Amino acid sequence: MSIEIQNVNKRFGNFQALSDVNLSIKHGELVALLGPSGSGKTTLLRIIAGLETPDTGKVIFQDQDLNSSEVKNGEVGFVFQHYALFRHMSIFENVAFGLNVRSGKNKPSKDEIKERVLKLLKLVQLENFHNRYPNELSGGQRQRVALARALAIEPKFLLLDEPFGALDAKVRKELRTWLRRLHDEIHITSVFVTHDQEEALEVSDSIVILRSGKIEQIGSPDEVYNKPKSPFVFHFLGDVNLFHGRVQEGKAKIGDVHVETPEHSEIKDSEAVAYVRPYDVEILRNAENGIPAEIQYIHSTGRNVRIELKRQDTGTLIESVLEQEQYKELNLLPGETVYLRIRKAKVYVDDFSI
Ligand SMILES: Nc1ncnc2c1ncn2[C@@H]1O[C@H](COP(=O)(O)OP(=O)(O)OP(=O)(O)O)[C@@H](O)[C@H]1O
Repeated sequence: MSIEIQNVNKRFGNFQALSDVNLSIKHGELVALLGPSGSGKTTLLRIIAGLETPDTGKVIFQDQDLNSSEVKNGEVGFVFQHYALFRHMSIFENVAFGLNVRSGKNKPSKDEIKERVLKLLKLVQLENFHNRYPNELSGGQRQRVALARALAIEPKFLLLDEPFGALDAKVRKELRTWLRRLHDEIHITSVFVTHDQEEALEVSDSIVILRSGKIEQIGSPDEVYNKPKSPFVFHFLGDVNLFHGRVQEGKAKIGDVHVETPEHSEIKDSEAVAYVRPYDVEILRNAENGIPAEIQYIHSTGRNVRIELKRQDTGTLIESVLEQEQYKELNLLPGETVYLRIRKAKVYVDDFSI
């Protein structure tokens, strides 16, 4: 099922929670709604679900308006942050719930229900747990049951609100990979809310970045990460250093450091800010065309080493990430003066506020 969101606006009292949201979700796509707290992600998800009505605009499913009563008929599978399984029901009964409560000819036979539930439990790799109760499972396993339960009603689309939010980092990571694989297998149109950039980048086909109720950018993980449309997106998708300077005819000049910015070749001379990821800040021992900086702290984070530096010209703090090998070669120590170069930057000329 494809979902078309057209000119959706939503206010709560005086507060504009969503402004003119337009979004097309293709059939079978896995879409992440990503944004800081309060940016409107859950409101948008609830509008898609029919749990909230937009003030203006509409949501069209496969060319037909879907109202909330149709949602109740089981078009949508939900998974929330807290798995909310029924504690007094076994895992089997939990997954079967949505089918057991059906009535008349909509209710599958006992054997059909059994077959479908066991198939789903196999899909979420919990086939041997059907007799257990929720309190006998780990958080990650419970969340997988919640997903199986949502899928049991064969929804046309799946909505997930921070599905892994309540879990610890390691389990979150495992479930992410697992959700991606599951989606590749069943290809159900899915929308999930997250404020975790890594989760969105790793799992989804397409990311919608929301900021104060407006869509800031829509694109594949690769597009939003490598071609962020605004400083906000750049900042939101990872650690970043800001270097203030000027752009002159396709070159950003930051002190003695020059970075090519062909996209700004028509600009004669303007103030600009270069956004640079920590692993694109190069550290050199020699001074030639580098920005002098003093090493403040060195933290090893396993595979990488994070170096905090202070620019000597402006006093700004800069973060660089090196691979262990590079770090060993450079033989760096806190208190030393080194020189910074920018390997790659995204340069913004006009609106560089975040
Ligand atoms: N029922 C409501 N009544 C009043 N204000 C609301 C209501 N629901 C949401 N809001 C407000 O709308 C804004 C957007 O809320 P929403 O839950 O969509 O944000 P979010 O991006 O999902 O945030 P979070 O990541 O914190 O869950 C928030 O400022 C919130 O306080």
